[in-house]
Amino acid sequence: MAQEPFTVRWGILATGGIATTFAKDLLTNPATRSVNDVRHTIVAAASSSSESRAVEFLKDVGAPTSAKAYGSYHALAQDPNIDVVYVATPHSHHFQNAMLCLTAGKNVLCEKAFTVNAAQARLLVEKAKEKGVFLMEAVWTRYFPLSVKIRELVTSGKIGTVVKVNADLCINGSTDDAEKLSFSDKHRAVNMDLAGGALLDLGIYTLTWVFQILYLCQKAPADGSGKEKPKILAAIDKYHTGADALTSIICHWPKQRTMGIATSSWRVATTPDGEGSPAAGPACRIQGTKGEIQVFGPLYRPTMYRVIMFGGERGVVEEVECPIPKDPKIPGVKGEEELGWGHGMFWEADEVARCLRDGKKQSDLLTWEESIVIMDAMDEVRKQGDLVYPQEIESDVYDEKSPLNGSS
Ligand SMILES: NC(=O)C1=CN([C@@H]2O[C@H](COP(=O)(O)OP(=O)(O)OC[C@H]3O[C@@H](n4cnc5c(N)ncnc54)[C@H](OP(=O)(O)O)[C@@H]3O)[C@@H](O)[C@H]2O)C=CC1
Ligand SMILES: O=C1OC[C@@H](O)[C@H](O)[C@H]1O
Repeated sequence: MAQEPFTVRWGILATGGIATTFAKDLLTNPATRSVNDVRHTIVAAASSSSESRAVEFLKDVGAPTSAKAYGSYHALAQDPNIDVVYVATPHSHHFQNAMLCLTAGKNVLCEKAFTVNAAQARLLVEKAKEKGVFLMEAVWTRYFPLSVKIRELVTSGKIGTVVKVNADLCINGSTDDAEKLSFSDKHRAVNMDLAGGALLDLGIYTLTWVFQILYLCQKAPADGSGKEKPKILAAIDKYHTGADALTSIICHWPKQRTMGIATSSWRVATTPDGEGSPAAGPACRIQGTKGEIQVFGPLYRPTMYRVIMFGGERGVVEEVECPIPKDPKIPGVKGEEELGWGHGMFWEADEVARCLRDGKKQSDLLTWEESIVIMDAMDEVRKQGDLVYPQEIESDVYDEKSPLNGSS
């Protein structure tokens, strides 16, 4: 007899844009993506502004009517029916909010960028270890079947030895006024109080592509000394708010003799003609000694890759479309309701479910160690670019009563 799928009961902390998208993905039928070993339900949501906002959120995403609405993050963290909390606040809040939940003994999936700095990330990991709970940074792209396939191609040696990865993620917020972006200065993209800027918001994805190829796929030495970590060379150009609007990073692994170049900006576009079109060329090039893999679409949600070989097999040998499956029973985005819903965040949720089912405290595809190495790299980029956030959000002192945790 077929086994019942393992069901995860989610609590959603915050009710903004990505919380809505993620929650709707949780409620899609896993069979629409050919998954039948795990499934998800939402048992609670919390808003720092009011209980009524949480009620409205639960209704909007189509959560079961039994789901509880809380007007405080503290109350959510204490709910005994929640298996895992999804933290969906701005970067500035991740450390305090995730710590609130871990301290209460909750498993946590925390949005990217994991924290403001590496010291905060290390403390979250220590707390997860102390409490014996699961913790993962929500870099959804790593769990796309497209990413899994590309990592397989790289480790199989298909394109020879990978020497260089170029990854670009730019979203055009420019206006006719060269000094002004289209966002308000208060928007989390550029607001220093919310740890805004291209690096923490977009650069985390370009670094994800560099790291999932040149670090995750790196063979660890037999002497147990661990994988080589990169040296960082970076340049930052700031917006008038103080946040970075244009950031370039070179990650150099001298012993591997590899480099990753990661660029991100709010002032130009990687895909100027729209998300789905390949006309602008690849957003990521993974260059090996025998060929290369090109990734198309915005690097947080790529939907196509191409394998191009040199020598005997010369030319494009594979072009693979990887559409995001949709659940026809859940209305799609406004104006395209009939197309159904599916954004691609369900794959990371499935990974969380499998880790919880199997008693794992971290994901093999984004370990605590790798999240910290990436945060260390981002600290170094900010150091070289002289980008420091306000003390309240750079602080690594956990305070349950911090304003960042809202009122209790
Ligand atoms: N994986 C992905 O594709 C994406 C990830 N993200 C990440 O998700 C996180 C949230 O982004 P997004 O949903 O776009 O942001 P929003 O501004 O849409 O939502 C953030 C939510 O956080 C809560 N919040 C608490 N305090 C504050 C505050 N001082 N200012 C603003 N919001 C506050 C609010 O919910 P409430 O009042 O109900 O508590 C708010 O709705 C970020 O870390 C971002 O990097 C964002 C977009 C895409
Ligand atoms: O994670 C993200 O991906 C998409 C972007 O639009 C957004 O700013 C960012 O937070």
